[in-house]
Amino acid sequence: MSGETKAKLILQDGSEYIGTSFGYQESISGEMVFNTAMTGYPESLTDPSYRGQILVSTFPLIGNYGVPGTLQEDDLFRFYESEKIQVSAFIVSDYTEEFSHWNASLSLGDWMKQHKIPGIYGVDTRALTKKLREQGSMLAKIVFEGKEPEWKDPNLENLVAQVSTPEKIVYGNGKHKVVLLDCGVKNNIIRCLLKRDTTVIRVPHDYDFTQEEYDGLFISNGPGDPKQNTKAIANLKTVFGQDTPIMGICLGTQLMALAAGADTYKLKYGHRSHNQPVVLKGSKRCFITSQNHGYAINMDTLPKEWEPLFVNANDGTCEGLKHTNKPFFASQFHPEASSGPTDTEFLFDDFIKMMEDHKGIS
Ligand SMILES: NC(=O)CC[C@H](N)C(=O)O
Repeated sequence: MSGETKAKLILQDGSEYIGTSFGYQESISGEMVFNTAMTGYPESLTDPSYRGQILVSTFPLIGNYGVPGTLQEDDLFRFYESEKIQVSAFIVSDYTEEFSHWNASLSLGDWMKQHKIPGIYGVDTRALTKKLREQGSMLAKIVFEGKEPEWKDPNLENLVAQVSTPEKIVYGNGKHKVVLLDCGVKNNIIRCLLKRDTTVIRVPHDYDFTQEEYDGLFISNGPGDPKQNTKAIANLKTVFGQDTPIMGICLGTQLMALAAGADTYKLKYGHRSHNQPVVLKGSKRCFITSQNHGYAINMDTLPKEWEPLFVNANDGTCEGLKHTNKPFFASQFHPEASSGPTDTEFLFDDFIKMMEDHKGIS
């Protein structure tokens, strides 16, 4: 094809690949991670937990169902997980500019150009993924002619501050008042709460919620190293002294673990897919879950009043936590899915039930 622009992908281990641009043309650096989901690129690309990361899709053909438009519902984009593309770049094996889907409004390439996000195709994504699985996550650069950026490790930055709401926003008018600590919340978490008769008060990541009155506290997902979030961890320590229900998802789970006194560590290459099996502790029930995380909780460091709630059936890592006698629990996976299987959405019902029980007894 004439008019094609090539770009170089350079990995931290010195290896180089040549791809063809289908997005915005700008040289960037970030942490390269892979996702094995077969669908859901609009949701993944707008998930704030991917902030600073160069995403590789192992599914070989991307772009064929285009990208949905900016329809709003409950003051949120109905088909996106946040208001913009959050990844630093997207790498795919084969890209198609031609698309067909009932709610598509533009091509993936045009959307990425609008949001100034580079994308390359024609790269052996299978080889890249095998390399990440063997050597672990690594930094990478996408370089367009002439301009080579510095290496950038996003995990050294406070990424949560970049994606959290700058001000308080209230959604809905339901009977359960939920304060949502926004560390980079996915829209579908808010939708899942609103569906269940809640008023959601979304507050910034460093907001002092310790003096607020609410029926339940929700700690969201978010990007980067959980240990960067010192204010949120300190505030959680304070509310652990009370017994108002708390639910966390992904980064929220890690923050609750850190506040409880446990430790987190970086996984070799993380869990990013739609088919992560998690077993409910004390049972043989296995749920298939949607995941996107690079860090994990060291279960051996949990204090005695906390226990694992789910464990990953592939690698035995911690997939959730619960307090032994207070209504505090969290999942490392995404019960709100979006994209991915919705089998664990009942965890939101459990949270509502905890709030009802708590109000009933207080
Ligand atoms: N989805 C998330 O909340 C991710 C949490 C954290 N940033 C991690 O990578 O482990």
